Amino acid sequence: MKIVIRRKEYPGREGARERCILRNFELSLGQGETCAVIGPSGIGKSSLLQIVAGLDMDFQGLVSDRPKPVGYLFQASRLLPWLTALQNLEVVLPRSRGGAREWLSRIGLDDAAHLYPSHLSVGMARRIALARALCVEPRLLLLDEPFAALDRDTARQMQALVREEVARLGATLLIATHSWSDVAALVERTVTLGGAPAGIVEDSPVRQRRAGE
Ligand SMILES: Nc1ncnc2c1ncn2[C@@H]1O[C@H](COP(=O)(O)OP(=O)(O)OP(=O)(O)O)[C@@H](O)[C@H]1O
Repeated sequence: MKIVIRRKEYPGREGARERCILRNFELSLGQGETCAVIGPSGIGKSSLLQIVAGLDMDFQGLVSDRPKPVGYLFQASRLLPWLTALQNLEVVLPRSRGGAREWLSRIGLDDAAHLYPSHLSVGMARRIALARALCVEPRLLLLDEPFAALDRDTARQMQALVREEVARLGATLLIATHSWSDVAALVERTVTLGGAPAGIVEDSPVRQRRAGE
């Protein structure tokens, strides 16, 4: 997959000039490659993932050879509030394929099957949203701050689940995070965003980065 973003702008508020968020961002990812995009809050990581997913097409540039299907864990969990935890998985996983209950088990939430999102903790909703992204058997997995709301043990379990599924599916993985330690065990490459508008200021294999820390 090739991602080229010459410019990504958002309209300014109340007639103010447009604001350019990302400029001259270029990244090629091979199938099965795992990469983290790291940068501080507000730099443009979520904007980047929305473009990569194909949800935002209002930018100058192109995304080519996007693997399909795409699994996308948004920064906000975005569960459908009128469906239970189980139904939130079934809605992307046809009943004929089964598996929604197994996915609840894998994320340790068997007992939450019939709870609505308003009765779930932030971390529980996060795990269901992660299962929703994984259960479509993605060839491209996009995760936006996936472990931010989880305690350390749960985060480790979810990291193991992501690692296992990405390896099994041969999926390309792109994770947006401000926290390197959250993703260190999952990716072989890191891209650091910097500047305003943001671009890539460092692109390094994980081994080098670890050595340099
Ligand atoms: N729909 C929008 N309209 C206008 N500005 C936006 C919109 N979405 C994001 N922005 C602005 O674009 C910039 C980048 O936002 P984005 O959410 O992509 O950053 P981020 O790196 O993911 O931040 P965080 O880690 O806090 O989520 C911010 O200044 C934000 O205010």
